[in-house]
Amino acid sequence: MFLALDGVGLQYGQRGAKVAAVRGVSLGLGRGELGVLIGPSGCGKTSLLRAIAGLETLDSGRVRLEGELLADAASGLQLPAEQRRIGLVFQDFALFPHLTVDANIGFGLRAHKPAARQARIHEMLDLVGLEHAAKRMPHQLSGGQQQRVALARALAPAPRLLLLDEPFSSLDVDLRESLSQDLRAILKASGTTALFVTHDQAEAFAIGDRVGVMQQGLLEQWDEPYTVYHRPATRFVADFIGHGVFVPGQLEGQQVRTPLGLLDNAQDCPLPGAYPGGRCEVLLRADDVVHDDAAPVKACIEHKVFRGAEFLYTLRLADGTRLVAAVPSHHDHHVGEWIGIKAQVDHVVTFGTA
Ligand SMILES: Nc1ncnc2c1ncn2[C@@H]1O[C@H](COP(=O)(O)OP(=O)(O)OP(=O)(O)O)[C@@H](O)[C@H]1O
Repeated sequence: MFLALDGVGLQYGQRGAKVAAVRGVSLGLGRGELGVLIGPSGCGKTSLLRAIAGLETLDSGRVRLEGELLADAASGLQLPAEQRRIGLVFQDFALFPHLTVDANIGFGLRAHKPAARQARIHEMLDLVGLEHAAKRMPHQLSGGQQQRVALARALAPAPRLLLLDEPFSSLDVDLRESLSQDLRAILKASGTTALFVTHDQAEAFAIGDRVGVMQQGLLEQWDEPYTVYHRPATRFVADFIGHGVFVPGQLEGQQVRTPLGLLDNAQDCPLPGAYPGGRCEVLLRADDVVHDDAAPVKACIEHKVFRGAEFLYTLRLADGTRLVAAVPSHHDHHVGEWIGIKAQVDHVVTFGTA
């Protein structure tokens, strides 16, 4: 693996005690791959990036880049940050306010000869689509343009790895969405290997070749986005990603009995013997529950949220089971109404009862 973390642990000293911020994290990223870490506030995402960058010392484990050992807790090896050739883009991207865009981008290239430096600056301006803004000052740029300059500045010295910590968090939602697609295109075009931290699931799925979900310092899953969504490895990941609920289930061979009837496609679930009496909990995401007037199962709408293309309905079955359903917004039913629903689940996900 191009980037390989093996059992990385990191602790902070707090009032004499040690508090673990990262616990035994192992992950791999291939050359040119984009990894994204997501998880609730305080789960250790930033700490993990800082450990890779060399800004924190490991308490356990090893970090390797291109086979080179950057840090090893056992031997005490800690390559200084400036020798790792790792680029950083942080939330407060802080361009130098008194320097033009091209001077900002060229800042890390002072060791280059002038002609090579100019050529690289132009290459980077072209990459981020800002050739026309080379002589502008940062305050003359929009937030999104400033963030592109920050990206160009970080990429200019050709880092082996780029670490990005919530770079879009100060931008509005529409801009974030278009920038995350641009970011992926720019990083892919330049063949950059990068690890990106975000709170935003849509951003994680739009950018990542691999997505990691962290909780309380642990990496709960590290997989392709499709797998993280459809085959969550733990109950936490299932709960954290997407909108869903757990309903009681009973495994019967390759089927699971649920309050919405028998579900097929349970062949990837643990065998019924994995749960006492086959009793389990089944993840039903909002997109697994489909509105169908002809369906025999009826549910009462308790709450609804308009999301443009769809409504997110919170539903209650006659037996009290609660569900969520994403329903196309031309089906505008009112709260208190009973509607027909059925389950349409491609990948059945079950866990033991909590
Ligand atoms: N310098 C520090 N000293 C002591 N504790 C710290 C320090 N930095 C972070 N922590 C603690 O370590 C844990 C992980 O913090 P970290 O910033 O890595 O989380 P995060 O997932 O990036 O959070 P957020 O999404 O809110 O930025 C938290 O409990 C935090 O309070």
